[in-house]
Amino acid sequence: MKEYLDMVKYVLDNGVRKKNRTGVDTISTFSYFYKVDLSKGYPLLTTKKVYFNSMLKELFWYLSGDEHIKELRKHTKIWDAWADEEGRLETAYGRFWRKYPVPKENHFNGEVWVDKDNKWTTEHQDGTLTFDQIQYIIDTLKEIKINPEASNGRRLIVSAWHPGNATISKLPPCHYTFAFNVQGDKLNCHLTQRSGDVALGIPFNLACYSLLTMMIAKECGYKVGEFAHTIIDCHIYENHIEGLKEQIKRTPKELPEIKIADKPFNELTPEDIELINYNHDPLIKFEVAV
Ligand SMILES: Nc1nc(=O)c2c([nH]1)NC[C@@H]1CN(c3ccc(C(=O)N[C@@H](CCC(=O)O)C(=O)O)cc3)CN21
Ligand SMILES: O=c1ccn([C@H]2C[C@H](O)[C@@H](COP(=O)(O)O)O2)c(=O)[nH]1
Repeated sequence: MKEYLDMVKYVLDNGVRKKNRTGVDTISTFSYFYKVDLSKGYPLLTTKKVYFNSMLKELFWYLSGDEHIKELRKHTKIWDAWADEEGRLETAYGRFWRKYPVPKENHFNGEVWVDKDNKWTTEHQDGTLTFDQIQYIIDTLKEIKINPEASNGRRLIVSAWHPGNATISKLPPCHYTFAFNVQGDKLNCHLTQRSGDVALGIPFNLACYSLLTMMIAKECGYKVGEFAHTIIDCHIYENHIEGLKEQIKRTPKELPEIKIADKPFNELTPEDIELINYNHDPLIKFEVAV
């Protein structure tokens, strides 16, 4: 994928050395943007082997809404370093995608808030009220297909950021908000990421949200459009520089395809997603900075 290799080259050429909490310095740039046309194939990098299956299980973990990795860690170790022995971790992507906390009382005068009777809220046994942002996106995309004047047509936002959680979490969400956008019969998605590890995180994030866009497009009756990605602190860890210099010498191969089983979105499982014709160069090993 040329767009990824261009990003690697840009950060290698322009990155400025910076310290961070991990103890492994990065070369870092501010606000990198690229987009890819999903109708040209599934953007899984071909210039190294990407563990599609780990990424797939990660996406279904997000969609499950689980705040722990008890199921995910049976399939991949990629999140183990941030969880305790019981599989609990403070990073709350899926938890907020599917169960964003809604205050039930003590609203300021004149504010509007959803209540337990709203279509996308759930009142849990302990009385907690939460909002399902993914179902909101799906239902709204279906609605604007029938009625393009529906009021939420340009309000298709999912947020994984809650300051009351993120500012004290051990690892607050990196990809913290995404937006869908319809142009004609095509569905586009824009992801904003506050911090992006070019060698390890970004290939997964790109593959994950591209697949999610394809799944939602199919569910809601759209063609796939573009995936766009803004990375605010876009960085390369110093121990990844050599591997990435090797990777940019490689020539991208034709992109693979994705086949999604004919099932309702909420019934899909990882087994319903098929990766076809994935031809790739050999794995490049990168160590993750914890
Ligand atoms: N420094 C850092 N970079 C990240 O990308 C990252 C974090 N921390 N912390 C939280 C999550 C965890 N993510 C990770 C963690 C590890 C791999 C990784 O080791 N990937 C290898 C092997 C994948 C596998 O074994 O399935 C790779 O080659 O992609 C990828 C993403 C993305 N995130
Ligand atoms: O999905 C992800 C999750 C994490 N990352 C990277 C970005 C950073 O290198 C680290 C997080 O460290 P912070 O100090 O919290 O920024 O993980 C990613 O690229 N993609």
